[in-house]
Amino acid sequence: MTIQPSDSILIVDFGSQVTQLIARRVREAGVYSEIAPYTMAEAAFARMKPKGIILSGSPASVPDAGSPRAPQALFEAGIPILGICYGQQVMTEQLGGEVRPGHETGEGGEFGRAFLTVTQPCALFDGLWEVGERHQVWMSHGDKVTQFAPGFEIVATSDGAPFAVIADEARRFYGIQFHPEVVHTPDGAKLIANFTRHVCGLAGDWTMAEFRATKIAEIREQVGDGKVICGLSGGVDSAVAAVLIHEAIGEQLTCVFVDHGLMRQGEAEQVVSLFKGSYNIPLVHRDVEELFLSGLAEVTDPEAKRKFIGKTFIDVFEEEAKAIGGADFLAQGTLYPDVIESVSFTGGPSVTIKSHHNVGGLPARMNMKLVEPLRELFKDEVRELGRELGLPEAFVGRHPFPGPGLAIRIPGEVTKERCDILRKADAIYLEEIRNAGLYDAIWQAFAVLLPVKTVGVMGDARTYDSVCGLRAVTSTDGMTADVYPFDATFLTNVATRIVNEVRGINRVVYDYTSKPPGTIEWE
Ligand SMILES: Nc1ncnc2c1ncn2[C@@H]1O[C@H](COP(=O)(O)OP(=O)(O)OP(=O)(O)O)[C@@H](O)[C@H]1O
Ligand SMILES: O=c1[nH]c(=O)c2[nH+]cn([C@@H]3O[C@H](COP(=O)(O)O)[C@@H](O)[C@H]3O)c2[nH]1
Ligand SMILES: NC(=O)CC[C@H](N)C(=O)O
Ligand SMILES: [Mg+2]
Repeated sequence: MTIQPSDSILIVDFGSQVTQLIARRVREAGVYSEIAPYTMAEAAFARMKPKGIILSGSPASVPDAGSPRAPQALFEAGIPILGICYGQQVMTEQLGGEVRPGHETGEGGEFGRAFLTVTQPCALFDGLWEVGERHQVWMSHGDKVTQFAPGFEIVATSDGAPFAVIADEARRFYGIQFHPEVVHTPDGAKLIANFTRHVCGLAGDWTMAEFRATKIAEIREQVGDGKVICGLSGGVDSAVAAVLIHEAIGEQLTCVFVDHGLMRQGEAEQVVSLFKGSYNIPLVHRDVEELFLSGLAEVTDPEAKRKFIGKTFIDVFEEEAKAIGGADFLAQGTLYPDVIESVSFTGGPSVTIKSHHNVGGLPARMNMKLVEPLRELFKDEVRELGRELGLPEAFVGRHPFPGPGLAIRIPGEVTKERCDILRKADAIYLEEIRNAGLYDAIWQAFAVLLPVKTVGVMGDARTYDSVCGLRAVTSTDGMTADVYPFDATFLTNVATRIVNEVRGINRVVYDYTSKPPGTIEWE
């Protein structure tokens, strides 16, 4: 049995891309929550005895035959329920109301920013929204509720959704058509906090310290007296995972740093000395540059690179497991964004954007079982947990660096020579960022080496060399990102230094694409 606080919220997942954001908002309100796919919600309910339930959105459509339903027992448990988007629609249908598909009403849907007007007081709006006020929310639906279920009334309405918020205060059931969990609903986090605190009566005193205690208990239960190999990259996620697991199982843990020749300048030495200097956890440093670079020769497709790297990481971990007399578990610092971009959380219909090496890039055949204590968290929450665990700021504040390293920053063929060129340019860029005092204001910054040659003139001679792209973004969780707006003098200075100091690059460009529509990495 896993331990968990008795004061909890059960989130029933119908396959929305943003279900994890609901969990995150609940955590931000100081309340413990767990997500269960709708197929397993009844069992989770019996185990957790939650004080409230949230029903997520979904790509499915309630009027479609075979679309998911919540276990009917949840509506008879006498505890508050908040249905979001599909959650509102499915609750309405299951309690006797009506939902019609967009194509039937002929009105189309609402996608993006919308405004609603508050028409009645509601416990969700306490201390936040008054009757008659208009508020911005974020919508994403084609279907709509056309007749609410007995006991409900409308408490807020929008042009496209007359039933934007419906409430049955007697049963404490609430249905909202918009998405309070996304940042584009400015008051969304407060609405969710009103649900957990005012409606469900939870104190909001759950903390990262409790998350730490819960995960330690779970790791002990999962691992028993088995041995664990932990992939340690020097990044914040694996450093936090390693320290947490070490706290749980001590000497049963061995960390392995895979030096694949795709690291940044000086990084391998730094990671090893910083980790060994801070922790008394066994760390194996494997130099496998040749293995990775020879395998990557002539591989140019981004997904093929990622799959090869994912598989080769596992080969190395398995060799190390043998070297310590066998290990049953592989620990990784996998976070939620790695999971959602690679595969669907519930095995449902969300799409693969790119195969993160540690999730979608894993080989089908794996001898070790995964231990991934950070799998539900977002990066900024991992940093908070790192601080809770007392990790040095040098780990906690580091920019993320992808496991496949420079291989996905060199579109086209990856060679040692091209890695060396990129390492030099990247080091100059980061040095200038640090000197300008901008490192902490930027979420991630790096150089890419393009498979494009252009003509230049240097010292009156013609050059014909590669183009270097510079990228810098701000973000809170890596799911969305904005371009960092450097001033032109800064960029000009970096470009001049790179062209002057790095042989093989004669032109520098800056990437002005946000995410979406771009992604942070180029591959
Ligand atoms: N060079 C490496 N050696 C060993 N394990 C690695 C290496 N690179 C990545 N991993 C494993 O893959 C996981 C995912 O990599 P990812 O880059 O997302 O996380 P991270 O490196 O720990 O943190 P950050 O996101 O800050 O870079 C890591 O947590 C780690 O377990
Ligand atoms: O460990 C990792 N393995 C991967 O395969 C991988 N791909 C992208 N990233 C990192 O994830 C964040 C989001 O990146 P994208 O916008 O490029 O998907 C950014 O921080 C990326 O650096 C990875 N990290
Ligand atoms: N975001 C959602 O939950 C959408 C629900 C449903 N698919 C609709 O279009 O209305
Ligand atoms: Mg990393």
